[in-house]
Amino acid sequence: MKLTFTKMHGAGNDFIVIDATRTPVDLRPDQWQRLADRRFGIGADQILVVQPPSTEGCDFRYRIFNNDGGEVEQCGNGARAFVKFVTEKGLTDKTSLRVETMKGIIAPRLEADGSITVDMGAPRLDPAEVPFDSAGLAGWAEGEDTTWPLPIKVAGASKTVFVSVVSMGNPHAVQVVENVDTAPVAETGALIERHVRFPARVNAGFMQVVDRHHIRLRVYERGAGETLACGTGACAAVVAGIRRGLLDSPVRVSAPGGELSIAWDGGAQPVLLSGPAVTVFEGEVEI
Ligand SMILES: N[C@H](CCC[C@H](N)C(=O)O)C(=O)O
Repeated sequence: MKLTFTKMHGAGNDFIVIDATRTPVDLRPDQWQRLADRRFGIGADQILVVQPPSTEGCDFRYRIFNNDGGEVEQCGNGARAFVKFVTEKGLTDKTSLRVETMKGIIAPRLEADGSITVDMGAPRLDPAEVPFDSAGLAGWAEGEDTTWPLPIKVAGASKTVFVSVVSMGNPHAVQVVENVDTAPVAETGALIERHVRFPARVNAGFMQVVDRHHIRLRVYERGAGETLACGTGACAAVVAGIRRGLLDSPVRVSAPGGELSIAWDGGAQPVLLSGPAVTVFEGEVEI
């Protein structure tokens, strides 16, 4: 089967984007994984599949697959690439869209200056929604605030790691570190990703607070390893930082691949994510 695709990135988080609005594209997990493989395939952190909506009042649906072939709920950088893609392909003439993902509806907007802002919805802090198993955590009752640092023992790590647990539709465990450049992202990130308290695994964030309106962030992503930027990870880190009294909205997030901006007014207010989206090349591939 011949597949046309567009290669894109958002602050270095890279994507294969496929237009499935006219012809359905439904591959097996091993086929998605092959497409995303950096040697045997095109190479990408995630694959985004653009489909017609299945919910009244929505303009599109889009599916998200990590490069391990697994389908996931949300992708912040992907949402910006999605908007640029449907605009450039003439699939819409709207600048404000409502888009279904596996877990909720997001509202991306193409700004007059060409930048893209995405209403990522409100953060979810209830352990059951993450999902996060909080059983037996000393002094922390079920359903209490998961954004306060919770102790999780990662096998092999010499110390207990304290993470804030936030869902943006997809799960995040964020910790504060002195310096992201020296943080053990590869080693500890891999351990947290598969920690037993996260039955659906988790994205592991490492946040350095520069000042109350600026953080540096590295994310070891579930199903993809460390990426150059993680949009939902930036949202989760800012939510955790604001709730812990470390940050004030808006917050500039400096990721290894570029800059993102996050705004959140707290509570059930939506988290707004702004940042770049770039088209790199078009291609076609046999799968
Ligand atoms: N690895 C994530 C999905 C991609 C999120 C990230 N690329 C973003 O920009 O939000 C997960 O398994 O939940």
